[in-house]
Amino acid sequence: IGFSLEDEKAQIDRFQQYLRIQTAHPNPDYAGAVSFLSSQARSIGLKILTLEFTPGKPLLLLSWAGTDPSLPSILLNSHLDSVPADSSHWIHPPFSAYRDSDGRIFARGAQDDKSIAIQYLEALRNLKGRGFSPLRSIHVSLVPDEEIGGADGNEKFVASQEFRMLNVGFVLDEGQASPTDEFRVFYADRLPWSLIVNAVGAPGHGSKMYDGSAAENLMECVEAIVRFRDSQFDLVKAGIRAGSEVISVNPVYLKAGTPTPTGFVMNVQPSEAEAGFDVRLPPTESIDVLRKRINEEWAPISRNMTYQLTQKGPSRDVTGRPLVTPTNASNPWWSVFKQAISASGGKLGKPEILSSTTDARFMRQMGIPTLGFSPMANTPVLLHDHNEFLKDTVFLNGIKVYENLISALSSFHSDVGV
Ligand code: MET
Ligand SMILES: [Zn+2]
Ligand SMILES: [Zn+2]
Repeated sequence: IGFSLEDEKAQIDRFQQYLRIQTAHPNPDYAGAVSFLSSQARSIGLKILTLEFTPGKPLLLLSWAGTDPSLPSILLNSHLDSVPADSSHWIHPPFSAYRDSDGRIFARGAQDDKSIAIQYLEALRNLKGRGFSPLRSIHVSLVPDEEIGGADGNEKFVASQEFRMLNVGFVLDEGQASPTDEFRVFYADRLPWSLIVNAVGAPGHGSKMYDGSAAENLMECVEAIVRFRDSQFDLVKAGIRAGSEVISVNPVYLKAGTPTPTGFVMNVQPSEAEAGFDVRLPPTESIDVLRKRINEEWAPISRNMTYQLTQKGPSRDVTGRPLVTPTNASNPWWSVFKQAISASGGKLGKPEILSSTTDARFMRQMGIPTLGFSPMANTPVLLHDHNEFLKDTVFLNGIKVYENLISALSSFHSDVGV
């Protein structure tokens, strides 16, 4: 069933309204987002529950009861928050949701991931309007703080009694855009760690040559990390591994020296220096390999170096297995998913590991099969980038894709007890 032009205009309009809410860190307007989405849910006829595991950080849970609520349910997840956007680098203001003559809608969150929230809701609206009746209950979770690690958001949600009561059998969460005409689907995320290295050393006159300054120690660390980074990146460049199948260690800040009102003191060698690195690990890789390297090579105690290596979130599920959702016959949801994509006329690429990290890892931690998927084919990958946009036609097609997915998943009769 096609949309009328009226319908399409209204759907795009609601997407733009949501995009105009200032959801960027460090002060996302959660109240505004929850209020807008609640009013949408009310107009669709979904049950609305607002949970607040952390004060000021609401989580919106929308539900449509199935005809057999004893069956495991379907959960559609999207995060409310966005990363910041520096408007000086944007051709249209990042919270304007400006639609240009090519139909491109520019906004922070257009791809990551405010599009899927509205697509879920519009798909549910259309299914309701058509008299569809789900066998399994369908839930939509709109969660805070994904972009800062999810500790006060999805991590608390999956640990809650409210979550357990949902009896979730399968989850869809965000994925990434695809530059080709094949949709991308993700069965795992890389695991996020952060590494902070601290170097100390004797201070000295800026002109003095001596061994063991803090900056020298830190530079040696950085050089060793660059070599490791190159070894990983070479595997990608040679086509041996996908970018998400290697360990990435990328510098995100460097800190040393004595600031002055106009710059830095230029003739004193500092006695302390620090560097921060974003580390991402494929889900089956162990951090121990890296820890050994840091101890021996990157930040050896023999050079008075110290470090903090911290993880955001889990690395294993409740049974001790890696956070990976099977994409084979052992996972009956996988074939339902695949068939629904082809029924909607879409092509699907080979399942991938997501190079970044999402809240999906918390659902996988609970042992729930979870796929990362955002229906954005023929679209450049612009998450966290300047001038993030989504084309109106791609957005509208995504609604159709979710109608197929949601109706297939929620109607799934299983004989294997899932
Ligand atoms: C560090 S947890 C994940 C935050 C964000 N989604 C990212 O991939 O960077
Ligand atoms: Zn995201
Ligand atoms: Zn993001």
